[in-house]
Amino acid sequence: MTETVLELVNATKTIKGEFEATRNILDHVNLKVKKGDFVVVLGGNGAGKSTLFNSISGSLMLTEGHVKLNNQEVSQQKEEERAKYIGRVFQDPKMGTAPRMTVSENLLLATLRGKKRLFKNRQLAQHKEKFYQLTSQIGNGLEKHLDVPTGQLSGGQRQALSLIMATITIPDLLLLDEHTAALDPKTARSLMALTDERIREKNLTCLMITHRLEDAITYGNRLILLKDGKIHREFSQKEKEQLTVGFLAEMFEE
Ligand SMILES: Nc1ncnc2c1ncn2[C@@H]1O[C@H](COP(=O)(O)OP(=O)(O)OP(=O)(O)O)[C@@H](O)[C@H]1O
Repeated sequence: MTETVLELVNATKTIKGEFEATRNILDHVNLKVKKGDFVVVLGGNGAGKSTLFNSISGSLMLTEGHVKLNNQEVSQQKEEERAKYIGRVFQDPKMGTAPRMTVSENLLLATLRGKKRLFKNRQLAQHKEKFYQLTSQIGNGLEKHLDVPTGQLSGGQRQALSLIMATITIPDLLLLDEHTAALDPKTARSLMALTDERIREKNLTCLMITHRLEDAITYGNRLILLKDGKIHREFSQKEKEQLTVGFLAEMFEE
């Protein structure tokens, strides 16, 4: 039986709204994600997508319910603890990398993630060849910039680097938080292709938020639509194969 990587049980986040009224921005969500699943998460603005990811990563604590990673209860664990199991790529190219550090230094930091080893310049030299090969596969010239601070890279190069960093040591769970949204259409397409390749090659378990309906149809083996903090609709791989952009767009209006 395929093992469960992530399980949400009645995951609920309640906030105090206007006039002390409470509101569930995540509302009794139940979700099981198995090893190798690639789940696309769709939803309109304010549907609860970021709240869902923040609850999984631990940057937001649930009011009620449970988060389990690899069958372990992690609801009370801080974000730093959960980061040992989770890789995340954000929408903003500035978020994933340290801007004053070079591409190689960032890659070394990512390689050492969760390990007790210290960053040493000697290690940089040891890893250079590996980093060159890794970045050469991306096809956006990143390999020529290994010694350049990441703040000087294009948004597309930074996002590709963030993706590589989030998956350089295999995370149990990869969270892609609209990671192509800030890029031009061509760069977004090539990053999405790289993402899919990396997920397949390493058999990663992944949740991906996107607003691009074509991507929601093309990629992943499951699709969930969030609305008002709840899972409004869910589609299996078979059901997904029948979906059209027009149908998905109409679902947003429901
Ligand atoms: N810390 C908070 N305090 C109060 N309200 C919040 C908080 N975080 C989110 N919300 C509200 O909860 C709802 C869900 O927000 P969330 O950011 O999860 O939506 P989203 O689906 O990610 O939207 P978008 O596509 O716009 O990023 C929104 O109405 C938002 O205003």
